[in-house]
Order: sequence, then structure tokens, then C-alpha cells
Amino acid sequence: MNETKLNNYKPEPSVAAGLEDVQAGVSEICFIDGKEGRLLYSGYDIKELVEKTTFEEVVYLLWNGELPSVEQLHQLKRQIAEYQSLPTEVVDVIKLISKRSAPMDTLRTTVSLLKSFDDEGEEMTPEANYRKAVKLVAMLPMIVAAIERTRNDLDLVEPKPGLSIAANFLYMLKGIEADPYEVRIMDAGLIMHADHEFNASTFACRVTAGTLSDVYSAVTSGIGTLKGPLHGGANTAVMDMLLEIGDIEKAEDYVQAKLDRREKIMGFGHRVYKTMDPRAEQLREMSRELAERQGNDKWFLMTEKVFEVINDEKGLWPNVDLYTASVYYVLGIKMDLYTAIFAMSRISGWTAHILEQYENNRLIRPTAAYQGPSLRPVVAINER
Ligand SMILES: CC(=O)SCCNC(=O)CCNC(=O)[C@H](O)C(C)(C)COP(=O)(O)OP(=O)(O)OC[C@H]1O[C@@H](n2cnc3c(N)ncnc32)[C@H](O)[C@@H]1OP(=O)(O)O
Ligand SMILES: O=C([O-])CC(=O)C(=O)O
Repeated sequence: MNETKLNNYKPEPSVAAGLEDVQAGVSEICFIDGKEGRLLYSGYDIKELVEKTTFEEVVYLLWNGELPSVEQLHQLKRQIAEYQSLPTEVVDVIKLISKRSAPMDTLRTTVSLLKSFDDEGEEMTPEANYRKAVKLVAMLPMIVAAIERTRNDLDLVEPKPGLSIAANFLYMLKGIEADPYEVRIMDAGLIMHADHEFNASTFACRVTAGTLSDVYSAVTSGIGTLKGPLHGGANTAVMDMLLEIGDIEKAEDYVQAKLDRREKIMGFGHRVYKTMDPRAEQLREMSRELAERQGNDKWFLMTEKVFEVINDEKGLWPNVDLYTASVYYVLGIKMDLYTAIFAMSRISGWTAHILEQYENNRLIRPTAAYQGPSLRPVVAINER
């Protein structure tokens, strides 16, 4: 750009704030109809996947574009079992930091560290990258359980051969096998959080992978991005809010006061859905059922009240994080683990997108509409 042009430079008026509605790439993994409130993984409706499949089948689907045969599923499960082991050095680091860091920070550091203990860490063949994806799916539940146990000075619990990812996670977390109903709820939660097109954390993974950096680096970017309360961190923030409200009688005034201060109510609103998030719909039913079963409907009913008020006032709809909070709370899971559990599921979608990015890569590098000062001379420091 010559000097005259730079002096007269005016930014393009067409910038989409937050990249809203910008199609930033092509993908075959996930489709969202934001108007109708539908979510498909590789053409399969999320509701049907929750009813008829397991998280392991969905992981296979996201990576391969097809649901597995019985043999393919067995093979994947064998591979996951083979990689269910954390290097002792990695466990030592978890022990060192889990008491002083947020679980998402410990998870991010741990995933980053795993790269140093992967013998094929630098290998970039599709086969090696696929194996890294399997390793991460196998290890994330172990890391999340290890975070909880080490910060409470409890011994780690080894995964039990033959248990599903959902069942093993609850087992490693609590030290006893969960009942099949709770396992089913956890499994359904993992299916529903597995992928969501070009959400912020997946996009971060793809940007990193797009430089041809490695899988661990790309996933580390994703974890850091998921942590924020406008994204995955909202599930913990919802439970904080419910506890702060404390009593259903206070819910309406609480929400109203927040809206008056123009503050956001966590668990509502979405960049793509303009109606109820289909995952929230399913989680709402699960939360209702779980509340009845456990004889503890306080949090479900309070969530319903907040929904009623904010929907009447602002026309906003729940997103996936809203009912996740009351479901995990009633399952007895510590609140600050909710986002890490989200990551334990989303690792499947992140890695699917990273592999897809490598398959047909082009560096992701948009431009900025410059609005800073025009060209000007540098004034020497003693003259400023
Ligand atoms: C897994 C996930 O990531 S799901 C999302 C989880 N995040 C949350 O639940 C946090 C709360 N929600 C939000 O902050 C937003 O709805 C987001 C981040 C999800 C989407 O953001 P955007 O698409 O950028 O919408 P934006 O923040 O511009 O909101 C548009 C309007 O709706 C309002 N709005 C959106 N969400 C909310 C909310 N949760 N509470 C109150 N008002 C809201 C905004 O104040 C804004 O109103 P205005 O036009 O009068 O200023
Ligand atoms: O798609 C988004 O922007 C956020 C979301 O719901 C998810 O990542 O599951």
C-alpha cells in the first residue's frame, strides 16, 4: 500500500462481528439447523443417536463418517482400552497442580504434557494422527478423574476392563461402579456434547491444525477456548447461579435484576440456534426424570422458573449448558468439573475436525479491517 492510499484508507463496512454467519470452511461432520433446532452428526439426528447408540459408536461416527459394525466397534474399544494408561510423570504433574488450579487449567496443561510422552508425537501420518485421537479419547476421562481424586488426596482408581467410557469415568471418579441408570445419563451427556460444527473451541483446534501443528497442540487450543463462560464454562456458571438464587421464590426477582443490569443469564442464548437447542430439550427431560427418581426436584424446578422468566422477558432459549448443570449436580458431580466433562466428550469432535482439517488443509488466516491511525512518522524518544 503506498502512502497516499494508506492515509485515505477506510475499513470495509462488511465485517461480521464475531464472524456471525460466516462460512469459514467446509465440513462433513456436523449439521445444525438453527431455525428449526435440529442437530445432525454425519446425517444422524442427535435425538436418535442418544436413543439408539453409545458414546463409543458416536466417536467412531465422527471420525469415520459411518456408524461402526459390531467388529469395528470392538476394535475401537480394544484400542481405547490399550491406551487407558497415564504416564507416571503426567500423574505427578496432576498431583502437583490439581489443588491449586481450576480443573480446566490442569486438563490443558496435562494434555499439552502428554505430547512429550507420546513416542509418535512428531509423526504426522493419518494413521498416527488417528491413534493420537484414540489416545486422547481414552485418556481424558482418566485425567478428569485423576484431577478430582488427587486434589482430595485419594488414590487413583484404575479403569475396569469391559466398562464403557461413561461407566469407567464414573467408576474412576467415585471408586465404585455407578448404577446403569446413571451410566446411561452420563453416556447420553457425552453423546450430546460430542460435536457442534464450527463452535469456538473446535474452530480454535482447526486454526492450530491448519498451521500443520500437531494434534496435542490443536487440542490444547481447544481446551483453553472451551474454558470461557461464554462457551463451555457456562455449565458451571449456571449451577453457580442456581445456588446463588437458592430458593425458587427468589428466581424471578434475581433474573429480573440481572436483566435490568444488562447482565447475561448463563445457559441461555446461542449464536446459531434461534429456538430451543435440541440438546437442551433432551437434557431437560433427563433432568426432570432424574429429579423425580432421586426425589430432588429443587434444581430442576428452579431452572424451569428461570427459563420461564427469561423466555417471557427476552425471548431467549436454553442452550446445552442450562440443564447439564442440574443433571450433573443431582448425579453428585463437583461443579467445577462440568466443563472438563464437556471436554472429555468434545475431544471426539475436536479430533474429528483436526483430522478433517489435515485431510484437506489450507492455512486459516483471515484479515482485519484496520481502524487504527493512518501512516505517521516515528518521533524519536527524546522528542516525544
Ligand atoms: C456450549 C456453548 O457454548 S452454548 C453457549 C454457552 N454460553 C452461555 O450460556 C453464556 C450466555 N449466553 C451468551 O453470552 C450468548 O447468548 C452467546 C455467547 C452464547 C451467543 O452470543 P452472540 O451470538 O454474540 O449474541 P449476543 O451476546 O450478541 O446477544 C444478542 C442479544 O441477546 C442478548 N443475550 C444473549 N444471550 C443472553 C443471555 N444469556 N442473557 C441475557 N441476554 C442475552 C444480548 O444481551 C444481546 O442483546 P442486545 O441486542 O439487546 O444487546
Ligand atoms: O456451537 C456453539 O457455538 C456452542 C455450542 O453449542 C457447542 O459448542 O456445543
